[in-house]
Amino acid sequence: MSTLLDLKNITTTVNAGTKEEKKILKNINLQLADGDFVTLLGTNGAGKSTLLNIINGSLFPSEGHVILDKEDLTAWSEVKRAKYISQVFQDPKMGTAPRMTVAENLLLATKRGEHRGLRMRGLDKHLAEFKKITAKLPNGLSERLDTFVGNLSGGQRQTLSFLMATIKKPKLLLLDEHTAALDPNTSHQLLELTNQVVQKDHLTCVMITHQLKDALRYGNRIVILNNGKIVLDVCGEEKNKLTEKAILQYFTD
Ligand SMILES: Nc1ncnc2c1ncn2[C@@H]1O[C@H](COP(=O)(O)OP(=O)(O)OP(=O)(O)O)[C@@H](O)[C@H]1O
Repeated sequence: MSTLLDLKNITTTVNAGTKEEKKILKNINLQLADGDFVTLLGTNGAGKSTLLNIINGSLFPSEGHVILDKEDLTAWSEVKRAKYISQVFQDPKMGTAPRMTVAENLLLATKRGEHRGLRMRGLDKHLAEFKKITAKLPNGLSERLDTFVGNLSGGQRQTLSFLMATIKKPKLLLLDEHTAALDPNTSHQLLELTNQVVQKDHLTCVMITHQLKDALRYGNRIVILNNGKIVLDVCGEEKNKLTEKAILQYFTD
């Protein structure tokens, strides 16, 4: 497998030069192979979201490089990276436009990276496809294509965010506790859909979770961060042998 993402010597310092100066990520080196599905774990404040922010470009590293598909993205803006990198956040309100309908949101997602003026054209010819993909979960989203997104339930809205993030196959999919705000049943359904889509489209994915069971169940690789450093990185058989008890040993302060 070839390397898709290469994080080289990533260090992130916030409030540099002040009393509040803090190193959040400390010389992180991480390579993701094409098709890797990583579950990213760690205590509160370990630096997991910061690491995703460094990858998606909403935060620039103080030192180091972000290489995607052999291209150095370190100086690229978040908007420029969005052509290749999709993210779903914990808050169902993020990533969707509340005053547009479900179908319009999906149309926007299919036209990611295209000229703004052309993005709302051709809704009718996509409707059958939108009906089909929204029917993947039994939560009524497929019956609400004409509904304004602001009127959806949190579960429906988060399903939409996920479908939007993956409708145009991204090079890299980042999931920041994307099911944490959902009830257990809805969370399970969306995680199963996530797994299906990642496998079927051979996506490379990093999923932050606090649920050890989910980290063990999904993905081929587990990475644990502690205090800004990678303290465990295992894949394949080694990952399969891990237990919740073994993982908890890496959750020290
Ligand atoms: N812009 C910032 N300025 C100051 N401190 C920050 C900033 N961004 C993050 N931090 C701090 O860096 C640490 C890591 O934050 P981060 O959100 O990456 O952790 P996390 O592992 O995602 O935690 P959680 O599991 O609670 O979501 C925290 O102590 C946080 O308060």
